[in-house]
Amino acid sequence: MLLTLFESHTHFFLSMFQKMILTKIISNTLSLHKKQLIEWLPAVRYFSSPTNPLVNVDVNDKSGIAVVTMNRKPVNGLSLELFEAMSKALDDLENNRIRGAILTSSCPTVFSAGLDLNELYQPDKKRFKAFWTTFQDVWLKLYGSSFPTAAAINGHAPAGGCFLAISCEYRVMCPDYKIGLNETRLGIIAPIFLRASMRNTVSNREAEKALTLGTLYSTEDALKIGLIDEIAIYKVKAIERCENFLAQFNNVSSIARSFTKRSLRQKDLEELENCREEDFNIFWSNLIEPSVQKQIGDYMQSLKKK
Ligand SMILES: CCCCC/C=C\C/C=C\C=C\CC(=O)SCCNC(=O)CCNC(=O)[C@H](O)C(C)(C)COP(=O)(O)OP(=O)(O)OC[C@H]1O[C@@H](n2cnc3c(N)ncnc32)[C@H](O)[C@@H]1OP(=O)(O)O
Repeated sequence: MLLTLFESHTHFFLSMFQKMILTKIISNTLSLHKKQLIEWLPAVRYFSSPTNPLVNVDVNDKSGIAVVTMNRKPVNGLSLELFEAMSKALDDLENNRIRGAILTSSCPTVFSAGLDLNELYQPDKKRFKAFWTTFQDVWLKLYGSSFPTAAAINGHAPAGGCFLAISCEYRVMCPDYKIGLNETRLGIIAPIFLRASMRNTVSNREAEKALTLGTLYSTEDALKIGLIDEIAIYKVKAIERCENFLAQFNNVSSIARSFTKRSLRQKDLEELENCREEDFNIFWSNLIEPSVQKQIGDYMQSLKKK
């Protein structure tokens, strides 16, 4: 951009030859100092985010790593308000050049129970549109973040809970919980961005099996298929392991790392960016089908009876 500006402003005053020489000098100087500039930029901008009761962000001043804790009791049901708080937190993290983020939960046995079923049952179109759009935003920001991400899965992570975890780059889970994308068991078709995150995590064959069967895996089975990367006995240990994973990037150029991540995920991100409205319309028209509504209503009742 600098070079374009320079070129456009010097257009009237310099000969073609002079412009070529000066352009070359600026370009060489920039690339020589790029590394120093980049290493200098992230140095000082860690922040203490204003507390949101639904999402707490705690940045370690020394490591620059943020622990992002979802806090919507009892099960971190993903409501419009929780998505809005996450979307805002992700913006803050991006703008403040943190070194990495760890997503976790304040609920003792649940990472997230997935989408709040109250958002899906007898929905109001205007609210559902805001809900769905914010859901898309959160995925675009989390999956496409410039900083590295990890999930400390300290409890059950069905459906949308699993989706948040697989949008991160690394997963450490505590034993004796369940994780998976059980949408088809609820009569729901997994949206494209959820399928993309799954394919990016496990093999294509495992993704197909997991999504079509709607399997919920135990922690141990999740490790076997690569849905998670490590098991840690407690939440504190899970966070520690995530920190170890993120610390490995201290020796890697942050610009090279984030460009590489972005280029690997670009196709998935563009796929959603290019069809956000269509994605909403497909889900909305399926969601309001009487048979889907009945299935969701019955499922909610079964959870309450339990
Ligand atoms: C054909 C296309 C259709 C279009 C579809 C459109 C959109 C959908 C697209 C994507 C879909 C994503 C899928 C989802 O995320 S849907 C949510 C799926 N979630 C689940 O199946 C998990 C359900 N919950 C559980 O299995 C258990 O609660 C859990 C194992 C997480 C925890 O068990 P625990 O015993 O600790 O707690 P409970 O007593 O079961 O629950 C406490 C309390 O919370 C309520 N609750 C649980 N889950 C949800 C939820 N997802 N949303 C809202 N409320 C939830 C539960 O009912 C209890 O309430 P109460 O009895 O205390 O009132």
